[in-house]
Amino acid sequence: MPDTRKRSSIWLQFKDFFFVLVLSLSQFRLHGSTGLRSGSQANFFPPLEDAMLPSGSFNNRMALITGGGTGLGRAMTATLSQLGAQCIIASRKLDVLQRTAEEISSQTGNKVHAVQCDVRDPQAVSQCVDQIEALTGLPDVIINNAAGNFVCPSERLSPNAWKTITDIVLNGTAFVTLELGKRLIQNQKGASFLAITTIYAESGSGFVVPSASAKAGVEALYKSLAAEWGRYGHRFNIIQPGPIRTKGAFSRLDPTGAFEKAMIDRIPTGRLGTPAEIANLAAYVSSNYASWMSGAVIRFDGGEYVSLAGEFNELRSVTPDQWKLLEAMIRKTKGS
Ligand SMILES: CCCCC/C=C\C/C=C\C/C=C\C=C\C(=O)SCCNC(=O)CCNC(=O)[C@H](O)C(C)(C)COP(=O)(O)OP(=O)(O)OC[C@H]1O[C@@H](n2cnc3c(N)ncnc32)[C@H](O)[C@@H]1OP(=O)(O)O
Ligand SMILES: NC(=O)C1=CN([C@@H]2O[C@H](COP(=O)(O)OP(=O)(O)OC[C@H]3O[C@@H](n4cnc5c(N)ncnc54)[C@H](OP(=O)(O)O)[C@@H]3O)[C@@H](O)[C@H]2O)C=CC1
Repeated sequence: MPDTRKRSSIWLQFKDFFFVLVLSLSQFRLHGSTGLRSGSQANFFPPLEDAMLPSGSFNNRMALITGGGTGLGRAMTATLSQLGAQCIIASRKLDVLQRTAEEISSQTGNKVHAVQCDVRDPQAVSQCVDQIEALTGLPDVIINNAAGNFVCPSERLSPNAWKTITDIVLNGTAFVTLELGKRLIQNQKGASFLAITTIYAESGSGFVVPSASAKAGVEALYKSLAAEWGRYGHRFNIIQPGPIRTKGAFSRLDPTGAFEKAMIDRIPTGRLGTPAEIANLAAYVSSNYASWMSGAVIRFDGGEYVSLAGEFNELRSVTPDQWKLLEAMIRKTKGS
């Protein structure tokens, strides 16, 4: 490599390192000033990892989980399979799906099928549903979990970046839901539909604008269909997860790891969620124990949303001694 290129490549690596260092130090400063050591309250909220519903709750039921090969979708598949469901997992990477399917089947003894499908392509979705009908018949449970996302200042987004995320999240969910919905209606078969969105679907969020817009669209889609398709025996619900460590999410939303501590600090339960916890909730919502639940939007975030929203929540960092002073000052005030 010529000297000038070698030098500029070393400089680039140094700049990356420096950037991460500055981010880490700014986090250290941020947390050094808080009164209560962050995260200690997590001891009050230990995550339970076992399947919550009675065994056999999903016997003779078929469940489709999009994006079921990895992360949260994989955990939901494992729980449903453990509870007796025959699962179908669908996404783009067939090798990943097949590996997951084999691992879960061998643990639970219940068949997991892997079907390749890019949810952005309505024709591929239709062929995927043909394949599902041939394998298991139409599903009783549909979990729209597949998604794409990355952090990016909006002024840096290309039209194709916008289209890619909104196609996967909003159009993909719509294509899967409409294709299955129409066939279920034709066959007079009821079903539970669940969409996995996110807490910022409600608030919006900078730096993930295509995802926020598309997830908000998914919520409108599911609430609308809950009203319209109850007459066909279909329920529609939404889970908004807070942060749960998965490679897919964390590598694209916090690539340096610099924001994780700040994130945990603002969660009142003092920790991230776990895949098994959301899998239990998804199983409950999709089960007959929740047959009266439709149109629900369930926030599952350890309290992060309200923590971010409340104007005075930063006062958590005021120490008892500081409170004594503050209270004295406030009590001294007379009149307006
Ligand atoms: C305050 C700090 C907070 C820290 C947060 C930490 C943790 C998380 C907490 C909460 C999470 C909340 C919500 C999470 C929501 C999620 O959805 S997470 C799930 C994430 N999983 C995935 O994204 C998996 C699938 N993703 C992918 O396959 C790819 O990432 C992609 C979505 C890009 C799709 O792949 P592909 O179809 O191959 O697309 P391309 O690579 O061809 O790209 C298409 C266009 O997009 C542009 N692009 C790609 N990456 C970026 C980027 N990083 N920045 C800007 N633009 C990007 C690419 O250039 C293409 O556009 P052009 O053709 O070049 O114009
Ligand atoms: N982890 C977290 O903290 C949070 C996650 N969520 C949501 O949870 C869900 C799961 O995310 P998580 O498990 O973390 O991340 P993952 O990246 O592990 O999961 C995303 C899945 O979507 C699939 N997928 C992506 N694009 C397509 C496509 N075009 N067609 C079909 N499948 C596709 C991927 O499979 P493949 O690459 O094979 O196509 C992958 O299995 C998502 O809806 C996400 O928005 C919400 C809030 C917080």
